[in-house]
Amino acid sequence: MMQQYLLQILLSLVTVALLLVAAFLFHGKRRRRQGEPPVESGWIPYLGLLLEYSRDPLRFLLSRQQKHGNIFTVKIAGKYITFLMDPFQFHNVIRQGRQLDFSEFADEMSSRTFDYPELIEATFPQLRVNLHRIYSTMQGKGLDKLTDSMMGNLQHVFKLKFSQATDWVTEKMYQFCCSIMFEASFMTLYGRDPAADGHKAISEIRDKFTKFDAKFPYFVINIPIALLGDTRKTREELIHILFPNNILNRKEVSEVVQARQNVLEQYDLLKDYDRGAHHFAFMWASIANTIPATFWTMYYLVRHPKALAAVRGEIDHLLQSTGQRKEPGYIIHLTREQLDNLVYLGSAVQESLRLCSASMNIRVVQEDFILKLEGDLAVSLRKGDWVALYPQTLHKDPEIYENPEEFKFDRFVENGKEKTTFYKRGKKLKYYLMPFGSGVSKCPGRFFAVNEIKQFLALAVTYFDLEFIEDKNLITDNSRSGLGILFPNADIHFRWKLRF
Ligand code: HEM
Repeated sequence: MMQQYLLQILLSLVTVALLLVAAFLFHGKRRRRQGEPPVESGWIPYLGLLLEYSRDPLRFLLSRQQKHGNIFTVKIAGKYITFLMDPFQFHNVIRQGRQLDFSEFADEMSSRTFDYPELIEATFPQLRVNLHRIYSTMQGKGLDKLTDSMMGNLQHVFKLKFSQATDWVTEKMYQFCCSIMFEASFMTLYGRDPAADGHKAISEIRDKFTKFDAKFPYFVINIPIALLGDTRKTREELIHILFPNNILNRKEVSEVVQARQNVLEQYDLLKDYDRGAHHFAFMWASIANTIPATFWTMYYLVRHPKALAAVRGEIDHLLQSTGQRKEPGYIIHLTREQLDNLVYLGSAVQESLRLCSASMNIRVVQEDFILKLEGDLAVSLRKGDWVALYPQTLHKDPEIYENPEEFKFDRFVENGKEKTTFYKRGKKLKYYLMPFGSGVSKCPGRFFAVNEIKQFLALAVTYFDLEFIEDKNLITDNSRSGLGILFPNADIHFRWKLRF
């Protein structure tokens, strides 16, 4: 009797559990409404198609495009994301301001990742706008100053490296790029601490930064920081380094960082910790993508001797024609215009960005509405969903770029100038290369970023003979897909020797 009673209770519990799972799954799947794109929710509650997507986002999206056409919605990590795959439709999303918002998504993710209070307008009136206004200091004359300062800092760091080298020196290439670019970029933006041994202090900051950055993708998919080991401690240490008082004590701080400091000072509700966290967010944006982008350009150039020779020839010619010498102790000066005119180097940078950038352009739908598209097409979008462009689908499209997996250093050169005309279906494309995002969310540091990478390479190929000492074909590690420049799946040994 007792056994029968227990069995009945057990059966009821199982039935309730099954009903709950069924309700959860049913609730987790949504029905397509009229006018909406085809939708796939996957079968795993909350995660949806996350696992399949993150294994290889490009392949995943292309397979969905084959199945559903150029517009479809998929559920990934709790979000319904509508992807637009036809580049001729991109501008409909990029120019659509009011109903497709960027700041909501970016502010939420950024404040959670870097630990500052959300930019709520009622609490911090005009803060977002004021911070954005400052970005103009990274263009025009401000860009000239940044570029000049970077050139000096790069040479300072390179010379520290080669002052004692008399023969071939073997290093790992990613580490090499990371240490030089981090130190020179950090000094350019945040100046120097007159009371510290700059090189040692910046190396310590770099190590903390690298540790934090390794966990960055977890923030994006909303993994609580408590589950990320000692990331909270590392983040706090980085934020403390950038406390307003610490920045105040530094010399030769850039205009853009000083202007941020001044804006943040105006908001009494921000604590020093919050201000440090805002500085940290900017510091991350200014360095995190530049390092892997520099690495990839160097990697491809050293892999392709013809490309290296063309780029070196172009730089040697410029140095010669401007009466500059290639010898230890000589300070090389390249103006912004001269950097712009290095077309082969510029093309090699663009080609590397094409191959290794996988930034996703995201907008959040503000209300149910119908997005009008080219050719009488239209699609209904739902409030709260995301709309995404995934430029890698452009960058790897064989119709736009012949043999898209191949590095062709002069792909972006035509008649001795930068090539800007690329076609699909016989029609000229407005968007063909998008490593820096689009429209309102376009990277404000893009001109400086390209200059920095060019400067690094101009100096590296001028100073050094470079060669790999292991035969390894690196590929991109996809764990950062959607977030910017992809890392290599491994580091690689190379060696360098002074050319003079
Ligand atoms: C190769 C290097 C770089 C790449 C590929 C890159 C890419 C991007 C992308 C794709 C975005 C938009 C993010 C989004 O849509 O969510 C962005 C934003 C941003 N980038 Fe860059 N970036 C680079 C270098 C830099 C540098 C050197 C700086 C500053 C010195 C910088 C400062 C910023 C800032 C402040 C934002 C946020 C803008 C906002 O407030 O909306 N970036 N970057």
